Amino acid sequence: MSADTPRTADPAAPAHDAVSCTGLAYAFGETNAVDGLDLSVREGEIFGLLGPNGAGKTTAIRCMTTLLPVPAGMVRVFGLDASRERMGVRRLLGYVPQQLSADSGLTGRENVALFARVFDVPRKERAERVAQALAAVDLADAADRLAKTYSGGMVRRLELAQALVSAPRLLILDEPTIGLDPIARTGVWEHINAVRAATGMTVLVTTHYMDEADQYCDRVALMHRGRIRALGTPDELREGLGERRRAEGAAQDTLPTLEDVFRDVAGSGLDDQSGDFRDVRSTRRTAQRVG
Ligand SMILES: Nc1ncnc2c1ncn2[C@@H]1O[C@H](COP(=O)(O)OP(=O)(O)OP(=O)(O)O)[C@@H](O)[C@H]1O
Repeated sequence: MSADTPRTADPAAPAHDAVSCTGLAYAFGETNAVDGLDLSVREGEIFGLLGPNGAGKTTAIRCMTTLLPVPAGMVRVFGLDASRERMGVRRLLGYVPQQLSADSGLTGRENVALFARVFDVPRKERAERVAQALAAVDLADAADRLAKTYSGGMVRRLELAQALVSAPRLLILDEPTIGLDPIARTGVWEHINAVRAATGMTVLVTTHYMDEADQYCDRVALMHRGRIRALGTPDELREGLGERRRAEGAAQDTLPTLEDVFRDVAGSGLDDQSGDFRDVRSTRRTAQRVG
């Protein structure tokens, strides 16, 4: 197509990306936590934002959720400007932060009901929507137990139910499986997947776990020192590195992993102040019971 050929809009294409960041920058004093981030999350996909400690993932997400201002660049959520239309953006999304957000002294049902009230779920629909959200994460049988009796995996699923009760178009999860054992991690992902399949909701998730991203995300972005260093489907990224290595004549018995891809794009910088993928210094301890 020549530069002059008029483009016809694809009627099947969504009008807006779920999230679009252009030149997003955010600094804490001298620290450029996010440093010119360009990123688009397409409607309906599970998108993984990966990176080591301190890469800037949480800061970027907090700008997208309007919890932090957007001092430089632009953030749009389904076309709404996160700086100017904060309430509109908030209504479109469910957010599960890294920090525990469930109240240990309330039952699972009461915790979800609280979110239903805060997010203005109509009073008449509330009981049913709360029950649906709990059932979607397999907590119907435990709904009337205090959250402090839940295991770490159950707490994480409860937080997922809290975020789902308002039927968000975009679900943002900040390290949803950190601190969980492998079985609980799989459980959280299976519930995310099932809800996405049932609702078509877009999911943006941050994680240190490259294996999870490889298995569950449609596309991933590798973030390092405030910027995106690589972007694509997990297969594209792994095959791209494999091809490059073959072209360079490097011997390889197996296809590179996503971790190999990240080491390749971020280089030795990964091993200094940024920490390693699994160097989880986060104070959050989901594996422990709340309370
Ligand atoms: N409230 C704050 N005050 C000062 N510096 C901060 C603050 N929050 C984050 N930073 C710094 O900003 C940079 C990016 O941090 P951020 O938490 O966004 O990274 P991250 O990729 O989410 O890391 P993690 O995986 O450990 O959660 C880091 O250098 C961090 O030390």
